[in-house]
Amino acid sequence: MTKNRKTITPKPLTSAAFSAFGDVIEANAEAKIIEINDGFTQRYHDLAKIDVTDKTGHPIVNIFRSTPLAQPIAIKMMERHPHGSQAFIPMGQNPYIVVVAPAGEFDVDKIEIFLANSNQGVNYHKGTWHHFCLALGSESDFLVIDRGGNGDNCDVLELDGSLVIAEC
Ligand SMILES: NC(=O)N[C@@H](O)C(=O)O
Ligand code: NI
Repeated sequence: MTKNRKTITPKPLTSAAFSAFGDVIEANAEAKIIEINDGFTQRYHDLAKIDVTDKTGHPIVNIFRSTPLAQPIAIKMMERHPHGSQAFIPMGQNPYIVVVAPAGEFDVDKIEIFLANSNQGVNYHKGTWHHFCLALGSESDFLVIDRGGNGDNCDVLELDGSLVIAEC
């Protein structure tokens, strides 16, 4: 039986639109800017809630080297980290796609899809449902800050792939 395929066009990533899911990490006017280093540096201060100490967890810093999936991308999984936040900060110049749904009971109808530019990082708040990292263009490195420690910190859901991301 053919699935009733639904295509969603990613929308631009903004702090306001993403606020239900986490933080957008970017140097913009909304951030608190502190002049430091004799005025030679602008500090965009305290941009994301790194929340990784549940169950004696600790922060870890990683690099994820992601290979783009063939487009159009069908959403076949979502995952969440019940004990910690997870931040992705692009290290290159490629855009990428962010697929999220609110924490709590998963609802496929509440999936939202964003197109992020290379100047924007995202920090998924604890429990936010998300797809794994979706690079665009070419192999892309992301600096990832998330939780190290005991306990199972990754719940994974399989989806039927009927939700498809419009090519971008
Ligand atoms: N599993 C893992 O380390 N990464 C995922 O959590 C992800 O969001 O990419
Ligand atoms: Ni994750």
